[in-house]
Amino acid sequence: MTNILIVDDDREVGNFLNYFLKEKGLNVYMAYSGKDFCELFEKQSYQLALIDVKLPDTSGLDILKNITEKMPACKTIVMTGYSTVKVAVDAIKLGANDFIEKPFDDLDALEMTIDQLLANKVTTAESDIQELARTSGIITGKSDTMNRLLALAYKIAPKNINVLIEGETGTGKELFANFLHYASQRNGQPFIGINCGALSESLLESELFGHEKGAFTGASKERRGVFELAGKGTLFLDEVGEASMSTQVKLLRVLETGEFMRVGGETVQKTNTRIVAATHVDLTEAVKNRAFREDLLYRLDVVKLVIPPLRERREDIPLIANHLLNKAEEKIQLSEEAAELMQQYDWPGNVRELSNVIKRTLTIMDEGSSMISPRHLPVNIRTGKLLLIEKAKPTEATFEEYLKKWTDDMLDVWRAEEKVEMEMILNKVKDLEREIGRAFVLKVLKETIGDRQDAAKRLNISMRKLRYLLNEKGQPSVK
Ligand SMILES: Nc1ncnc2c1ncn2[C@@H]1O[C@H](COP(=O)(O)OP(=O)(O)OP(=O)(O)O)[C@@H](O)[C@H]1O
Repeated sequence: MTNILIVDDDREVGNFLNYFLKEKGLNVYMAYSGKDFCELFEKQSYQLALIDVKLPDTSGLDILKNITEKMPACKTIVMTGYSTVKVAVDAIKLGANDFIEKPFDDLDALEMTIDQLLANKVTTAESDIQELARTSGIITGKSDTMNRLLALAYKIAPKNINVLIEGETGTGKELFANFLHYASQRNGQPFIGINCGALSESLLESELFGHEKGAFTGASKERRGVFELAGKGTLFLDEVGEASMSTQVKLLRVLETGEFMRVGGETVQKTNTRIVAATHVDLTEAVKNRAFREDLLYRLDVVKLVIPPLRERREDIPLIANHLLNKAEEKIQLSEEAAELMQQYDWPGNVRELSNVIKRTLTIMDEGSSMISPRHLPVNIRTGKLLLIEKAKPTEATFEEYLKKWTDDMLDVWRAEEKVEMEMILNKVKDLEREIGRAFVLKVLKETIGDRQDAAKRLNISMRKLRYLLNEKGQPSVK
């Protein structure tokens, strides 16, 4: 028998869920407070818990933590009102499987969520997320932060809430907005993006809300704005922090009432467009500096997705670079050394910069060459690595010091009167061999600006031997 636990102090909601779930043949248990929950939780195991975030004697999030820690197989759904949607996002981060908004206006969706969780369809969701990410153009591999972010975006996408995407320039904010659109029920409707920083105030307002004929000089015909064009789809407001104060007031009105008027118009129009806004600046700071309206930020930032810069997910760099390369020129590959240099670099312009570097590199490749090697990369990327080699490379003074210390130690052993351990002496000789090998490789790598193939050629050794001499496992700094 499937046991369901409902934790909600609102008896009407409780009764409704009780009836709804019993009709489905499920065993339902009701807790109206934290105290009730503790008693019921001790008694038996549950397959699903529906938890209200606001309870009279405890917080729904504490109950959630309790369940995820002590009964990890129990699926969890958090229930929120509009004012507590932000808490729901925290709940997802804490491990809740989903959240639903009260009042429940879409019972089919609620039933589907419950059925899927009870059928353990989590793996379907994972492959769905990967598929949607690919459709939206987002390439990601092992980066935990990105995968968690995609999972969170996937869960909030079908909900009727606005999302704010924060991230440095070129991190893929627009791709995430696309992902949210594709993952929502709005995916059959238009997705329209508009950059609030690229247009003058009057042009932006006319683009957003449309205008009537004769509204301003040059308005020879009436024109629909993106709110009308997007309809029930998604509107992506890029660089929303750049909108003027007057435009911010108009945006706030749409968000509060769902109403707007065309420029020069007198008829109020209704909209049901979902807003996904993006910014590369910290809007909380902008509010402090009075450059952005606090009430508008509150409306836009119901859920915030913060996309990490590329340097905080270096494991994704070769993957994205190879993807961009395949798209542009199928036959050319990235050498291991070039990929390593790219991973060391900080990419202030993020994926957009990476994409530009790939494009530029392809234009300077010699005809017939099929491999991007370090010498093809821009000097700033090569020198990023150089700094690391510089740090790892022993100077002549430290090398000399090492040799002297080694000789002194060996002479001490030679002169000592106690019995000699041959094993210890041979280990010291191995140490010397390793240090000398590594020092010479690093010296030559500096001359070849990090090009390992060239360094191996100059030293007349194989690449395998070069890696062995660098003792890479023990020397992460020169990887
Ligand atoms: N994870 C990714 N995988 C593949 N391509 C990506 C990824 N992230 C970003 N890109 C590419 O990088 C470029 C910049 O992405 P996008 O325009 O979405 O960034 P943005 O954060 O919106 O930039 P801006 O703040 O400058 O508007 C695009 O060409 C996009 O296709």
